[in-house]
Amino acid sequence: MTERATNLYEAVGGIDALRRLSETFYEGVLADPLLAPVFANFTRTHIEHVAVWLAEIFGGPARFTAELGGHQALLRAHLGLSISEEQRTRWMELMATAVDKELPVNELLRRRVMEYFDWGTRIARDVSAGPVAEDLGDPGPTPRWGWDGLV
Ligand code: HEM
Repeated sequence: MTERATNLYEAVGGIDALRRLSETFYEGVLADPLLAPVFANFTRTHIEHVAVWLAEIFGGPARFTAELGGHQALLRAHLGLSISEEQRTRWMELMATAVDKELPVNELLRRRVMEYFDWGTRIARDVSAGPVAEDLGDPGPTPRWGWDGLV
């Protein structure tokens, strides 16, 4: 079977691998002096919600859309955070470390996953400049990311 016979969700190892990725990533975030203050309201449900979001993005079950408010809720979670470019870069560095530790050793897979995070963190940063009450309109369905990038 070629790697393209599977989607990225299956290739990373499904929801259990994404939970491990999210867990390791947030360990890093909460220990980081630049990012920990941004996550002042962090709870453990955040780890699970990020894993469920990533599962959907990478072609797995659409549970974030069905159960957690979908694309609109994901964007709204970042309103008002005023994420700086320095914070976005640190987020990427910590995620790269978590990807190296938790995902299969597959160069193309890791590259595609990090490309998604680069794209997604830029959107999170843009949205974070808006006030908490901002009306985002309809952002459309949750995006999907595959072997060729945005689907
Ligand atoms: C691809 C990039 C990103 C993804 C997939 C993502 C995912 C998520 C998800 C799923 C939530 C909702 C969590 C929940 O319901 O508990 C969330 C909230 C949040 N995100 Fe992100 N995020 C990204 C980028 C960023 C960046 C770059 C920052 C800051 C440097 C950030 C900071 C936060 C904060 C502070 C919250 C709110 C946490 C809370 O409610 O306490 N995110 N994010």
